[in-house]
Amino acid sequence: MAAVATAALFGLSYLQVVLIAVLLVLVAAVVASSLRQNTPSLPPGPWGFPVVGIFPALGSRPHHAFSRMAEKYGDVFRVKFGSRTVIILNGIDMVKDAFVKQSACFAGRPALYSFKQVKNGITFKTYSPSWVARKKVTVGALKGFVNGRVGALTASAETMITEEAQELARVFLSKSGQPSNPEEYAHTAVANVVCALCFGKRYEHGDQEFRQLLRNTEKFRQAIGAGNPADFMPWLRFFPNKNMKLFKEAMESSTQLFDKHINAHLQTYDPSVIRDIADALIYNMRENKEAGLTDEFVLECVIDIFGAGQDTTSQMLHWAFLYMLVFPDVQARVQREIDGVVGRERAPTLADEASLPYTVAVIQEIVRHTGVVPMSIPHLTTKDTQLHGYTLPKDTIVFANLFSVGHDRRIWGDPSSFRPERFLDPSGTTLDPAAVEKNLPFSAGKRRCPGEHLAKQEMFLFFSILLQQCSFERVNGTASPTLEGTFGLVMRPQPYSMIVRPR
Ligand code: HEM
Repeated sequence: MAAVATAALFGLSYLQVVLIAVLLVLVAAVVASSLRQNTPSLPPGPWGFPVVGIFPALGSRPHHAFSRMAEKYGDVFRVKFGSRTVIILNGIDMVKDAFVKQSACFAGRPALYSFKQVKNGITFKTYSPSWVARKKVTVGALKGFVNGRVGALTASAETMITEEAQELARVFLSKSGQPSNPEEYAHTAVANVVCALCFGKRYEHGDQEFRQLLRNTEKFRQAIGAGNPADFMPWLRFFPNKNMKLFKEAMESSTQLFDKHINAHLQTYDPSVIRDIADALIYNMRENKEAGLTDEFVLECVIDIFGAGQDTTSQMLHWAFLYMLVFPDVQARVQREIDGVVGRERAPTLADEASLPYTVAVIQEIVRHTGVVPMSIPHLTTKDTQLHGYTLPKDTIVFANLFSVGHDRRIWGDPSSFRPERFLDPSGTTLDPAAVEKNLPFSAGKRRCPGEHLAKQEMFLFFSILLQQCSFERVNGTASPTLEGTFGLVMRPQPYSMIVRPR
């Protein structure tokens, strides 16, 4: 009554009073939120819009936007993703100070809405004694299988990758002289390597089950490739979400498919004959009884390895062809090096890697220049944590801008130039390990990618075997394709066509 009386006094209607009251509440909420954002213990950062936070300011290249913000606010700053405060780390020192020097404090994973939909062994699970056991078994199985150090192997990872690289060269050369988009071929070849490595199955290109797997990967990419807004704006979950529907369908379909193969492995497992990564996982899991893992873990872990290991490596290959089209001189120099060291009579092997420093430097430079997994996977602080004088409360989401590590002017001088020589010593004849250490494409600390060793073997064998046999050229009369990728969990080249010719 008092409000109505006051309103009458100022000549306002009842409706106007209500509107003013609502407006005041909104203003108070924004002020309170901005005061919270400026809590002295948190690092500085830009203002976010109410409700949506920083999203509208990020554009189509968030990794570039964050790198620019780092120039203004420093290597650690905070932003709002929807209603959540998120910390962004930039540059190698900041990422290592957090992920390596305080590894356990930054090893959590947020329980994001989309992560909860994924059946997985380690990637989306948060830090806990059970996660530590899972990661130990996974790393042991991957390293053991790739290095031939787990039981008696029936085939080596190197043989499986080499066969697939030879097959890809055959497919490319069968289309010699015709323009083609290499994405699907790279995707098929790498998916086949991962399936062969994980459960010993190689598919023919037209196989129905295999096409289904590839379709599922495409759905995953569409659904969470560039992030799912509903993860940070929970109210969006009440609206129909086509991407989440696709995502769940793909998850169910892949789980069914892998389940069949993993069950067969569990039934026929023999510790004296290790056929593939699934066997290596069973072996390691049973050796590490204290980890307390059940057979279900083998399926969860294979789903993880397939998901994490396929799109990353196949997009790297997809990028590699593109760089060879755009930089024909680099391509010619790689081919000269391979001809001089390996010749044309036999395929390059991992034993040749140390004698092919320029080839390895080119792969390193492609990985650096593309910033292949630009924002890593979100971490979570596991307790209140100090970083460079700031206090990050427990359960704060932290992203590492890995793109900024490979594009830090203070380290690389001219990061935008594509210059493989930066990975060679001054004589230009030996790989410079110190330069390699300055990039972190596989992240760092407890969450570091367990597939790094395998991914490097795949990239070296595919790249060197293909360049030994094929030349990659631009389609006559077309402009040089762009090196500007499409942002996502994994950076992807924009569609392009190339012509392959036999050498
Ligand atoms: C070029 C290839 C690859 C790149 C650039 C890459 C990069 C990464 C990055 C940046 C992360 C996130 C680390 C973090 O959270 O800080 C990651 C995680 C992971 N990667 Fe890779 N990866 C590649 C290939 C592979 C392969 C071949 C496999 C499996 C065989 C694999 C398995 C995994 C798994 C399981 C995780 C989750 C680790 C965890 O949560 O502890 N990756 N990878």
